[in-house]
Amino acid sequence: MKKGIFITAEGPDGAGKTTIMKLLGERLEAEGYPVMLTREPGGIEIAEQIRNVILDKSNTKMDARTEALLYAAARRQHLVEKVLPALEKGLIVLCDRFIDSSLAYQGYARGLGVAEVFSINQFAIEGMMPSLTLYFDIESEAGLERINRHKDREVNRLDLENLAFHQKVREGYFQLMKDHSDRIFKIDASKSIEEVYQAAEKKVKEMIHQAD
Ligand SMILES: Nc1ncnc2c1ncn2[C@@H]1O[C@H](COP(=O)(O)OP(=O)(O)OP(=O)(O)O)[C@@H](O)[C@H]1O
Ligand SMILES: Cc1cn([C@H]2C[C@H](O)[C@@H](COP(=O)(O)O)O2)c(=O)[nH]c1=O
Repeated sequence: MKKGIFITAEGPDGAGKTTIMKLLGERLEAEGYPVMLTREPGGIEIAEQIRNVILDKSNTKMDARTEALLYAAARRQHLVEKVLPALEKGLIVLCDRFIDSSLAYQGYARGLGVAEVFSINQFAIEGMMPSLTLYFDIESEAGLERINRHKDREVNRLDLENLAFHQKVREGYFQLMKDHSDRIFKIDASKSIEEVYQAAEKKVKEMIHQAD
């Protein structure tokens, strides 16, 4: 049986990943593509419970390694319970964040080390990397401004980190793009939603037809 395609979205907070992945899910499905949209941390009950612990604003004592391990644990459960079965069924899995978030946020910005964080994640994912990663790039100030403009969105523990932390996250993604230029595709997320969407759709369709 033909296997599915694993595509992830990455980027700093407020880049617009969720908006664009949702649109991709809706529009590709309307065109008849077999898609499944999901997110990290979360996407299934156990991982959503872990998400609540990680992102709870009152958990100010959380150690950086504990944080990294919790993201990896949520990732493992989500992968085996939802992503792998969908890929087995031949679906195009669109996942809002995956391992690169841990590498950029915990490995680079928190200073745990990209190689160290990759290593604990390797235990969780057993080599299951995405075929394509869309990296939505935006200046940290602009991303945070978008989030703050929409007060109905949850403000989580990571959102409350200072600007310097968010700038380091972006630097981390730049490093990852250099090291994985074959997999990570950069999109200018400062443009309008429709322009960003068109760039993402073009790349995703190229990947789908390459896999045909
Ligand atoms: N291209 C865009 N131009 C202007 N506003 C945008 C654009 N894309 C998304 N937004 C708005 O910015 C806010 C953040 O978008 P979204 O939740 O999709 O970002 P995100 O990258 O998923 O953020 P996070 O990682 O913090 O959850 C939303 O209110 C959304 O409507
Ligand atoms: C998967 C993952 C996520 N994070 C951070 C990134 C965001 O600040 C939050 C998740 O919130 P979102 O609204 O769903 O984007 O968690 C992280 O630090 N490490 C990770 O592995």
